[in-house]
Amino acid sequence: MAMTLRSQRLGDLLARFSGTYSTHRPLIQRILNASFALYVVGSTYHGLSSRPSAPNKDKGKGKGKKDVADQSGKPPKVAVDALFYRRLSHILKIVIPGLTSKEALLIVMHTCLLVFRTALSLYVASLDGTIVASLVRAQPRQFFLNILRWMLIAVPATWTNSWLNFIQNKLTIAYRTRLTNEVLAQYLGSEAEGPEGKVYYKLSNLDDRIVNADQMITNDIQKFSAHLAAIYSNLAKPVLDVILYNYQLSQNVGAEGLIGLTILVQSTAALLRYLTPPFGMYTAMSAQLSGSLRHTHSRLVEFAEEVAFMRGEETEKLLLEREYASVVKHENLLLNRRWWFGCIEEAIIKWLWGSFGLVLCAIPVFIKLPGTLTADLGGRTEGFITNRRLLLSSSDAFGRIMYSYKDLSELAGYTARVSLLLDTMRDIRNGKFEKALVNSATTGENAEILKNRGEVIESEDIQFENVPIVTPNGDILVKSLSFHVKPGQHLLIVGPNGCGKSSLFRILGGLWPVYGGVVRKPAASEFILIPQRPYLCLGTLRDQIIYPHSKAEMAARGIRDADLFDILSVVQMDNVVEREGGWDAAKEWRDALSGGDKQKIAWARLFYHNPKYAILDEATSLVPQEMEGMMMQHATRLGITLLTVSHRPSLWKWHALILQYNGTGGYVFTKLDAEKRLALQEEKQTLETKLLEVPKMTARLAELRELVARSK
Ligand SMILES: Nc1ncnc2c1ncn2[C@@H]1O[C@H](COP(=O)(O)OP(=O)(O)OP(=O)(O)O)[C@@H](O)[C@H]1O
Repeated sequence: MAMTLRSQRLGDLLARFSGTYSTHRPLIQRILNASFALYVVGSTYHGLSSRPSAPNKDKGKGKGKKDVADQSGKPPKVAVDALFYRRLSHILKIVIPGLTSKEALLIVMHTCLLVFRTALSLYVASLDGTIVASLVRAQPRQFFLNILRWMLIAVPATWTNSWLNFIQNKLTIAYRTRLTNEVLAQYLGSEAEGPEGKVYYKLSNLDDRIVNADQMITNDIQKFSAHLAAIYSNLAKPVLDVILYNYQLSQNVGAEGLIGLTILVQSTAALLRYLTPPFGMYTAMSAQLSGSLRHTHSRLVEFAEEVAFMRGEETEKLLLEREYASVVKHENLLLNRRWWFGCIEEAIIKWLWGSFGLVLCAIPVFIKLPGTLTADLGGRTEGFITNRRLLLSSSDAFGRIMYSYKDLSELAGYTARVSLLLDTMRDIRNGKFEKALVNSATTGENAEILKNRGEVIESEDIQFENVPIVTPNGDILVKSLSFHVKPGQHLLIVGPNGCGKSSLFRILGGLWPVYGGVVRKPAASEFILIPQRPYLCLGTLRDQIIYPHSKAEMAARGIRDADLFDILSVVQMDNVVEREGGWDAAKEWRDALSGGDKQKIAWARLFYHNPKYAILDEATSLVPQEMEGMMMQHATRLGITLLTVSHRPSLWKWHALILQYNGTGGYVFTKLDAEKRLALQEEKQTLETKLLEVPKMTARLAELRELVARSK
């Protein structure tokens, strides 16, 4: 009796609840829909928002680091974390400089088109349902009318898709151009910036963080731009789609079912996210390894002749094979991870979620939803087809949000590479270098020297006052160097190999930092360097002589081709104009000219620019002595002061001063009396030759003594 009473009361309660629920269902539906929209936006934001970085994540700047690898050789973790968002927002300011920029405009156009496409898809879903319903109801007029609508909708649909593609690619190019311009401006700097620039030199010589800047500037920036342009449509569009499709779906099947489906989908999505391999780190690693392989190949191309003469093919092949093996090993690992992840991804997204969806579509067929009318067969079919299409589109959009996590981690990989390049260049411009130092540089007096910075003052003369000469890895070649050269006083610099002769020029040219003392020198534009292997640029024969001037700059200086011809006659190279096909002949001059010819062209360049000072680093080693004399004489006549490193005694007579290193950190700076020095050198050589005879003479003397003793 009591039992029946209780079950009756329960029944009443349920009936009252269902009544209240039916009355308030429209409001409940609205609340559920709004919560759903908030949930999609919130969960996407949460998924993409920062997770704390691992403790050592930002230490991609440690000593001796190569690109993004850390000291243990392992790549640092690249994740979609706070560090990634910091880096990305910094780069975004470069690629989208303002709300009125071209890029911002493209994004607005892209957004409008994305919304338009979603609206079209919603219309197509309901049209699909109506077409099938008219088939089931056997209404031919209705059917053909709907087919006509279907064909008409194809026009804006295809137009929108092409435009979306077009604008996304335009955005890629625009981002790439902005980033490339920014990087090149910092990498090559403008001439006005003087020695603070020259980042391209310092990046490879004074810093260890980046080994292949070329790969980063060309490949990584391009990949970053493409990923950034794609991520917007891969993320914004699906989020919008999921909300709109699901709203529409909830109108048809009820928000309750949709919420149930979402709970199921989200729990499996969490599992999928948990299983996602660290694709961002793999991307950064791939870029680094392929950069390394390309670098090894380009070294072989650059030093092909040297390798050929040394018969170094086997060693080079081993090096290339080693680099290639690392690339392949990594690509295989990536392929394996992608394979099994692809299986899990498809099983969950396509099949599991697909079956959840079919169940959802069946709700209005099997369950009569409060507030809806009972439909006939055609109506049920129409509802099913429309819902199925909406659901497919919605699950496709949701899948794309899921995929976008993968895209986002790949973007994180490229962001890490691009921001490493930008950060390193910024540090270099601020005089901050990171390089593996020699042991002595980290302790005691040497460490003290490295902490200081010297003063550079512009002046007519060249004067060093207590300036230490320090290599980029902290090796101190000379503790304190002082000398003074006035215009017109040619200086000869001599000393054993590796003692720091060329390093002095690097300080003069502003390539190496001044760690102490005072350097007085004219502006860098007053110097020209002629190294032993002069640089020949891409371009015409004329460009080789006037480099780095352009033809217009040459004309502005009032110099004509005939003047260049006269300059070439000084170095006896005038025949090259006809031989190589005229001033406008363009070729790889590095291969077209011999070593001596290259040195002569560099001398012609010196005469064309006619600077105050010329730095000659073994610049006449490949030309005959009489030619060398003529070139020195002509430079002196033009008023160029020469700073010469050479082992040739024939050059002594041209110089007034000598800076002689002893190779153990000491040096002598004095006037050079070439005649006296030559006489001393001659006497020294005669004595050395005589001394070489001594052991022979001693042996012969011993022999003679024995013979004499025996004959007694
Ligand atoms: N970019 C660099 N990074 C680290 N060390 C360097 C760098 N460039 C040169 N050095 C080191 O600086 C030292 C001096 O080099 P430098 O070129 O001044 O010698 P040099 O006296 O001109 O010798 P040589 O007569 O053989 O040309 C060498 O030990 C060299 O290894």
